[in-house]
Amino acid sequence: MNLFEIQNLNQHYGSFAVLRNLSFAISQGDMFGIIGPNGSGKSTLIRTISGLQPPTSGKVLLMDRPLSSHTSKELARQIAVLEQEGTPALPFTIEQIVSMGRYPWLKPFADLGSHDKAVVENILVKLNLGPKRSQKVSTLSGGQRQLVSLARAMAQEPRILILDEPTTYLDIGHQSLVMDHVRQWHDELGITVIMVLHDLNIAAQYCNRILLLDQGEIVTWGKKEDVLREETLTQVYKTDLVQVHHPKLGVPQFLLSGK
Ligand SMILES: Nc1ncnc2c1ncn2[C@@H]1O[C@H](COP(=O)(O)OP(=O)(O)OP(=O)(O)O)[C@@H](O)[C@H]1O
Repeated sequence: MNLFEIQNLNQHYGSFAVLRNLSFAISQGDMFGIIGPNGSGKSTLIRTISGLQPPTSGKVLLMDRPLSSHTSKELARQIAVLEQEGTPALPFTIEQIVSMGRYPWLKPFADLGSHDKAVVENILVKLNLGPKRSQKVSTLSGGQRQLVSLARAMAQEPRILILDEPTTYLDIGHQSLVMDHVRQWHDELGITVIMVLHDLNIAAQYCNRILLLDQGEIVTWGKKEDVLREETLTQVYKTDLVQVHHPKLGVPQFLLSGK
């Protein structure tokens, strides 16, 4: 079943066409990657499909209904978005920030109930944030704040998790931690994950479908094996790449040719 259907989507900033005539679909349960060079429109695309930015023209359908016909509360219960900037350096504790993920499920001005507290606790423990729960977010590093943002997004218990560059500030250990948790949540809870990724090798390891954007247009989209090809990527990223086979996972991986 198509969860999202995007039809002839255009997005303009003034007279500048950032996204041009995009049509594609995201199925329920996809781990859907969006890749492309800097400035190709990836963040604009996910802002549009998460309802943060209405399209200039074209349609974004969520479960066969225009995105704009869903109430903001409905969207907040369905979709959690982790934007590129992550959590700003706020004077709240980690636990307070993660608890904010429960707001779409609470009555106005109500406190967290026992289920809400259990959800928050479970996530703090899973992401190894438990011992630091009382630390102010303003005292954390960029990478630690990114983990807190992910924890808050998961506390929302969304059906759809949208991530803009979730591994940007993370070392390889934390990259694996975050991506493995996202995959585990996907596998266990059946959530659909849509993520912008710069790292083609992470995209190959974690996504089933990928969309490749260049200058606001779709170059190709579909099964990862069909999209992640040496010739296509070398052309789009304007650098020579060498495609190899991951010896354990059997997925394509890409090395810089090192001229
Ligand atoms: N608010 C805005 N006003 C005007 N132009 C914008 C705005 N936001 C983005 N753009 C432009 O739209 C284009 C696409 O930006 P976007 O951030 O969507 O690309 P991206 O693929 O996510 O880039 P990156 O990989 O560098 O994060 C860029 O040329 C950018 O300068």
